[in-house]
Amino acid sequence: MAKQVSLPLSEKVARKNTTQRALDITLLFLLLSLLLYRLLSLSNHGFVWLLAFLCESYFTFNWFLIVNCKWNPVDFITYPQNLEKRLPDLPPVDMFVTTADPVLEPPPITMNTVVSLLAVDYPADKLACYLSDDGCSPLTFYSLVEASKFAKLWVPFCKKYNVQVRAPFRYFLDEPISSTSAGANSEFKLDWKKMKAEYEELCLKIEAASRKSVPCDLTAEFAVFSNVERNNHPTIIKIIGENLDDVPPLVYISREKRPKHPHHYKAGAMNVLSRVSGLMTNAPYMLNVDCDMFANNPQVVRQAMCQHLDSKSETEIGFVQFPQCFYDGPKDDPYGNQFVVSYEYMGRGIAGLQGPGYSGTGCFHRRKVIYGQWPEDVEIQARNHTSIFNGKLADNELLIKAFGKSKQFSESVAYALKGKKSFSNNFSNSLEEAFYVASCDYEFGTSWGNKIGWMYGSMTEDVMTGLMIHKKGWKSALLMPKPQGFLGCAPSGGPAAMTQQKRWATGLLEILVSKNSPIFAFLNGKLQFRMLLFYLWFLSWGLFSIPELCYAALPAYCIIANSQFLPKVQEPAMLIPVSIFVIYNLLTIREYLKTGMSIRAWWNFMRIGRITRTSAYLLAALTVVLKLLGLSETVFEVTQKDQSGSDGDETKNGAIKFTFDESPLFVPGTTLLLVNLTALLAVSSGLRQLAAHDVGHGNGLGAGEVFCSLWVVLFFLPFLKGPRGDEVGVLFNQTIAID
Ligand SMILES: O=c1ccn([C@@H]2O[C@H](COP(=O)(O)OP(=O)(O)O[C@H]3O[C@H](CO)[C@@H](O)[C@H](O)[C@H]3O)[C@@H](O)[C@H]2O)c(=O)[nH]1
Ligand SMILES: [Mn+2]
Repeated sequence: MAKQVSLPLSEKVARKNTTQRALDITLLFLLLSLLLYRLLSLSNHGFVWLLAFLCESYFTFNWFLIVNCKWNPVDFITYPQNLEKRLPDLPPVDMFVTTADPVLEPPPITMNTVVSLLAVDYPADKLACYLSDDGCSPLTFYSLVEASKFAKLWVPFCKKYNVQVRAPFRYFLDEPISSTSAGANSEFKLDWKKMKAEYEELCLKIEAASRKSVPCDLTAEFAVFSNVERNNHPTIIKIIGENLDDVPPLVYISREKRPKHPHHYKAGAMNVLSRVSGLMTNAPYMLNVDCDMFANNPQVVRQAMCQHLDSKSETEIGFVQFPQCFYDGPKDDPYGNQFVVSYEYMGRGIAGLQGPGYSGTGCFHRRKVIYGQWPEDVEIQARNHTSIFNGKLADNELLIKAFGKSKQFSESVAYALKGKKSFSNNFSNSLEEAFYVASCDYEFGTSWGNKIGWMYGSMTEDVMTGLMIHKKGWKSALLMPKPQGFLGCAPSGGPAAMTQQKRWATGLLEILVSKNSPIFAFLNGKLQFRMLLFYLWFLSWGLFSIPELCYAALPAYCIIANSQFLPKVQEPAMLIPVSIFVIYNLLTIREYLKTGMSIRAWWNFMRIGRITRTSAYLLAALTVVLKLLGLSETVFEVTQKDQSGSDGDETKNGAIKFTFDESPLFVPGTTLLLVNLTALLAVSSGLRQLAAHDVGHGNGLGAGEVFCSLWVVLFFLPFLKGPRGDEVGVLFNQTIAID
C-alpha cells in the first residue's frame, strides 16, 4: 500500500487539443498568405490596400498571440480528501472582502459573500474574515453585525447537513433537499424552515435600515459613524464575533480617508487589509474576493490549500486563482461578459504556461509573496532559517523602510516572510496598532503599492499585481472545480457592461505603457517568453480598437469612394479572405459548442466583441493617451451589482436593456452603422453598381465589399433596434421603448 506521504494533493494534466491546434495554425497560415498577397500587389493599389494591410497585420499578430495562449491547455486537479492525511495541522487563512458603496453594492449581497466564507469547510479557528468598506457606511456595518448573529446559526446548520451552497440567498431558492437519511428528514425540515425564517428576518432588518436616512441610532458602537463623509473620515475598525467556537472571527475596517490623500481604490484597500490582518492573525495565506463573489463550493479553501501545500509549491506557486464565474447570467450571454469559453480555451491554455493572471477575486495568495519575496528568497531562508527580503537579510531597519514604521507590524512581517504566524488570535491587543497601519499617510515613503502589496497605478490593479508576481518567477495555478469555487454577478445592462470593459481596457493599457510593462518583466525579470506574449495580447485590448474601427469602416468607404480593399470575386486570391472568414467562424463556433454554449451565444459574443472593441476600447485608448499627456486622471467606476436574485426578470429571457444614453460610448458604433447603411443604400438604389460585368476596367464595386458592409451592419444592428423578443436592443432614450 502506498505510504501516506505519497498521497497526491494536486496534479497538473495536459489536455489533448490536436484538432484545435490544426485549425488555429491553418488560420494563422491563411492570414500570413493574405499579408503576403497584399505585399506583393501593394504597388498596384493605393491607400486603401495599405490600410487593409496594416489592419490585417495587427489581426495576424493578435491571432499569433492567441494561438500561443491556447496551445498547451491543462487541468489542475486537487485531492482535498488527502489533505489531513498529509498535513494534520492545516495552516490559517485570512479572508478579505472589499466593498465600496452600499448603493451600487447592496449590503445583502456583501453579507451573503461574508456568510458563505464563514461557513466553508475548514477549521473555524484557522480562519478570519476581514471586510473593507470604502463606503464608510453605517448601513454596511449594521448589516455585518446582523449577519454575524445570523452566521452563528447558519454555520452549524451548513456543517450539520453538509449544505452545498452556503450563500443563503442561493440556498433558499430551492426547496429543501436533505443529504442525510430519511429518518433525519423531519428534523432537517424543521431546521430548514427555522433557518429560512432567520434569513428572511436578516434581510428585512437590512432593508428596513436601508430605507432610513440613518440606518440606526448612531450611539454606542455606531457613534463613530456620526459626522463621517465617505472621503473624509478617520479609520474605523470593529471586531465582531471574536471568541466564537464554530464561527471564524469577523473584522470590519474602513480605512482613513482624507480628500488630499490618494487612496488608490481597491489596491489601497487590499494593502490596508494585509496590514491590519498581519497584526491580528497574520495567516500565511490570504483569500480575497469582491463583495459579490460568494463561495459556491464549500471545499474551496481545502482545494486551494492542496495546491499551495503540495511539496514543491512552496518555491513555485505564488497564488491559486479560481475563475470569475457568474450566477444567473442572462441566456446566451448577450453582453459577452460571462467568459465561459474564454476560460475554457484561453484560461486553461495560459494555466499551462506560467499560470493564470491574477483576476482580483477568488484568489489565494501567499502572504510572503504579496510581501515581495522571490522564490530564491524562500530557498535561502529555508537553508538559513532567517527572514530574507529582496535577497537581503530582513533586519528591522530594512523592514521598517519597506513596510512602514509600525514596529509591531514589521515584527509580524518577519514572521510572515518565514511563512509563519506570530500571534495568537488576540484581536484587541493589536487594535491600537491596527488604527495606525490603516491611517492614510502610513504608506508614505514605504514600498507599498510599488514593490510590495497590491500595485498602484492601474485601474486593473489585479493584473498588475499578478504580473509583478510572475515577474519574480513565481507560477500560479488555475482551479476550476465542479461546482465552481466562487460565483459573482456580471453587469446585466448595456452601459454598465461597457463601462466595466472600458475600465478594464484602460487599466490594462496603463500597465503596458508603465514601468511595470511585461516587456521589462521579461527583459529584467523572470517572466517567461510565452507568458510575455500572453500579457501582450491581454494588455493591448485597448489598441485593438484602432484596426477594428478602420477595418469596419473600410467596406463603406470603398463603396462610397468606388475603390476596393478585397480581391475581385473572380480572382483566385479571393479564396484567401473567404477561407479566413469561413475557418475563423467555424473554429469559434466549435469552441462554443464544445463548451456547451449555443450558436446564439457565439453570435452574441462576436457581436458584442466588435461593439466593445470599437467603443469601450477606443475610449480606453483615448483615456490612456490623455493620462500620458497629463491631461486627466483615471477613475475607478464601481460596477452596479444586481440584487434581483433569480426571480426570472426579463434579463433572464435574454431581452436585454441596452439603454442608449448620451454617453460617448455609443458614438463610434452608431457612426459605423450609419456610414455602412448609407453605402448599402447607395448600392441598392443603383447609385453604385457591382463591378462583376466590367472586369478589367480598373475600379468598380466588388461583391466582397458589399458583403463585408452587410456583415458590419449585422453586427451593429443593436444600435438601431428596440428591445424586441430576444434581441439585444438599444433604447434611443425612451422613444423606441414605446414602439
Ligand atoms: O475604491 C474602491 C473601488 C472598488 N473596490 C472594490 O473592488 C471590487 C471590484 O469592483 P467592481 O466594481 O465589482 O469591478 P469589476 O470590474 O467587477 O472587478 C473586476 O475588475 C477589477 C479590476 O481589474 C478587479 O479588481 C476585480 O477583482 C474584478 O472582479 C469590489 O469588491 C469593490 O467593492 C474597493 O474596495 N474600493
Ligand atoms: Mn464585480
